[in-house]
Amino acid sequence: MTLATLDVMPSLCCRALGKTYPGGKQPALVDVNLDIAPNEFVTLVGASGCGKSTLLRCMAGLERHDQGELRVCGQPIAGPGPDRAMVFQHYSLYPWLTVIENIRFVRRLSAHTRDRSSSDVEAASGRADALLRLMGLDAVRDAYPNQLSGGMQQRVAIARALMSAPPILLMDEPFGALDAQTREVMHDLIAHVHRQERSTIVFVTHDVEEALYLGHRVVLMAPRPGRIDTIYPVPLPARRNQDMKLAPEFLALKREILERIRDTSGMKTDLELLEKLSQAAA
Ligand SMILES: Nc1ncnc2c1ncn2[C@@H]1O[C@H](COP(=O)(O)OP(=O)(O)OP(=O)(O)O)[C@@H](O)[C@H]1O
Repeated sequence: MTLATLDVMPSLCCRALGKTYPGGKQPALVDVNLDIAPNEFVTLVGASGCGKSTLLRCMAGLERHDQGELRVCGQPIAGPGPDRAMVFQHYSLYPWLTVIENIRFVRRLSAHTRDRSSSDVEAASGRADALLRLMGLDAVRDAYPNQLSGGMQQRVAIARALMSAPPILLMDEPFGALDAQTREVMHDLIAHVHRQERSTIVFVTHDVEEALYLGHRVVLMAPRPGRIDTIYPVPLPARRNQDMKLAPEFLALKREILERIRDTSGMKTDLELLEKLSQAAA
């Protein structure tokens, strides 16, 4: 999907985006061009070091790009903002606060920095309760983070990120630390959240199956220098179910993307070298 095919303003727009870290031998990002439509779910995959997290952090306003343009809803990104929330692999919950207190924490902070009426506070409280329900956390409302499994803790972190109803959710390997079964549940949960909240989601992962199951498009990045290699539209209905992972078109695309990651990462050469060495040793 390019800007030309979007009849609405993109949520996020990267034009010839580039970034080199101080002292970096290679740019972390070069010539990144990407438009992300409102309510789109885009996944970023690629070999280690191809710039996935850097791109996400630039979108979050946590890193400054040094070339090109990066806009959120048409406005240049100058830093973090209430229109974007970020979820990391490690849940970073406040251990001394309960689940509901963790979810409300952002609102409590902003209540100290802005004038708030009692109806604001009531609305925030209703939003926190709605998010508890959405994330299936009702039963653990008053529990502390150390009483919860990793999957539950990540649900709390996502609910907290959603508290201020950000139009854009940026997720950096959010399920990377979870076991396979919990990840599957989280996949269906985040797809449900995406439908309910109508958020735009950019999601970084190492897992191609996860990228295909969740994404409307999979953006494959390549390293040295970090860049976009290929953008794959996912040929599945918007509403997914686990059985689709076995569909021939899903498996064929998964294979194609894995192969391309091997090609672009240098991994293939390493594997060929290992094969030659073991043949020589035999
Ligand atoms: N804070 C930093 N300072 C200097 N170089 C950095 C910094 N963060 C990342 N880099 C470099 O920028 C490049 C891209 O890193 P980045 O973490 O964005 O890649 P990635 O695709 O997210 O990697 P991974 O999949 O391993 O998390 C790498 O070469 C990395 O070493």
